[in-house]
Amino acid sequence: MSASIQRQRVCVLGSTGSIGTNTLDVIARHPERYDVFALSAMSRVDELFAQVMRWQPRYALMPDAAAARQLRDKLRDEGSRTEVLDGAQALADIAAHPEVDSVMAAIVGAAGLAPCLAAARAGKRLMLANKEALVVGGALFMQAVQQGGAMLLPIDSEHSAIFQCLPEDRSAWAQRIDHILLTSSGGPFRTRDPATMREVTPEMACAHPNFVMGRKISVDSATMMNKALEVIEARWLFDLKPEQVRVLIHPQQIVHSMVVCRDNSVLAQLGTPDMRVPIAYGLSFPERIESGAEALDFHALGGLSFEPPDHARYPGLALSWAAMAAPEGSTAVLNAANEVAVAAFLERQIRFDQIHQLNEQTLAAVHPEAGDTHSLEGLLALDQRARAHAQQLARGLAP
Ligand SMILES: NC(=O)C1=CN([C@@H]2O[C@H](COP(=O)(O)OP(=O)(O)OC[C@H]3O[C@@H](n4cnc5c(N)ncnc54)[C@H](OP(=O)(O)O)[C@@H]3O)[C@@H](O)[C@H]2O)C=CC1
Ligand SMILES: CC(=O)[C@@H](O)[C@H](O)COP(=O)(O)O
Ligand SMILES: [Mn+2]
Repeated sequence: MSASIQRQRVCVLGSTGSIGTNTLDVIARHPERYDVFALSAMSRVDELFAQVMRWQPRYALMPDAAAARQLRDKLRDEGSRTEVLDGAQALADIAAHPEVDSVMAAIVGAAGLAPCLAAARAGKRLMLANKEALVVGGALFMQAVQQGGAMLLPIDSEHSAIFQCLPEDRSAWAQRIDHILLTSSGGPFRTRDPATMREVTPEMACAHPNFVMGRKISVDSATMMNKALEVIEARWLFDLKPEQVRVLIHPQQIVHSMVVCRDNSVLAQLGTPDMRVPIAYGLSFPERIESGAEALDFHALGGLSFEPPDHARYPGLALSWAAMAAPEGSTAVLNAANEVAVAAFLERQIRFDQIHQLNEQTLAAVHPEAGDTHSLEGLLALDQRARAHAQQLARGLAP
C-alpha cells in the first residue's frame, strides 16, 4: 500500500444483508485501509449485535425503536461503547456525518433514498447497491450528487462492469458510447414452461442460478423486474437515453455487461459471479484491491452464450421503457408497485404471475403530479400513493 493512502471511515447501511455482509468481508481483508464507523439493520437484531461486537463501530442504527432498544440492552450487557440510534432520520444523519468518508448504500427498496440523498449532498464516496433509490430519485438524486460533489460508484454488478469499461473522465462518456448491453442471467425460470408460472413458490423464485441475494432482488431477477430497474438505473448513472440501454440474456453471468462504442468496438468486463469484485472496486476506486473472489478459469469455462430476452416470458421488462416514456415520476410509481407486489408474493398473498399484473395496472392508474419529483417529500408522497393503490389491487387478487 502506498504511504499516501488515507484510511476511510465507512458507514454500511443495510449491513446485515447480502451486500452488507459481502462489504464487511472485503473490509476485513484490508484492516489498514478501512474503519467501520456505522452499521445498520431493520429487524435482525442478533445479526447486527454480532456485527457490532466484531467491528465496534461508533454507531449502530435501527429505524425501529423496539428493535433498537433490544440491541441497546444486549450491547449494554456486553459493555459495548457503540451508541445505538433509532428512527429513519438517524440513517440520513449518519450517512452525512462529517466524520464519514464513504457510505455503502445497501438498504433494499425506496427506504434507502433519504440516506442516499443525504450522503450525496454531503459529498461522500457513495457506493450504490440500492438501485431502487436511483429509480425513485432519478434527476433529484443525480442533482444531489453533482451539487454535493459526491463520488457516485456503482455497486450493482452490471453497472460496475459498465463503469469499469469507461474512462475515469466522465466528460468523455457521451462521445464514446453508442449503447450499452446489460447482461442478465434470465433468472431461475429462463427455460420453465410459461404456462406453469402460476405455480411458482417464493422458494423457487428465490433460487437464483448464480448469486445468493436478498429475497426481494431474487424475486425481481425471476420476473426480470431486476433488469427493468437496472435499465432505469443505467440511464441515470451514465446519462443515457432510454433507447441506449439494451438487455441481453447471458445465463453464465461471466460477462457482467458491455459498452458498444461509436466505432462498434465492444468493451466488456468479465469475472466470476461474486459481488465482492464490484464492492472492492467501489471501496478502492481508482485503485484495485484484493476482493476474495476466485479468478476466472478460462480453461474450465463450458462456454458463454447470449440470447435476446423473450418479452412474453418476461412482460415486466418492457415496463422499464414505458415508465421512462411516461411523465417524470412514473419510475417511482413502478418501483413502489413492484415492492408491494413482491412483498405480497413472498407473503403468499398473490401468485408469481400476478406481480406483473399489479405493476402494470398501478403504472397505468397512478399519475405523478407536477412537482412530485422536485423534492424528497414529493417523491415519498408519490411512493405512498402508488403503494396504497398497489395494496388495494393486491387485496382484490386471489392467490
Ligand atoms: N444481493 C446482491 O447480490 C445485490 C443486491 N443489489 C441491491 O442491493 C440492495 C440490497 O440487496 P440485498 O443485500 O440483497 O438485500 P437484503 O435483503 O439481503 O439486505 C437488505 C438490508 O437492508 C435492511 N433493510 C431492509 N429494509 C429496510 C428498511 N425499510 N429500512 C432500513 N433498512 C432496511 C436489512 O435489514 P435486516 O437484515 O434487519 O432485514 C438488510 O440489512 C438492493 O437494492 C438490491 O437490489 C444489487 C446488486 C446485487
Ligand atoms: C449480482 C447482481 O448485480 C444482480 O443484479 C444479479 O446480477 C441479478 O442478475 P439477473 O437479474 O440478471 O438474474
Ligand atoms: Mn445487478
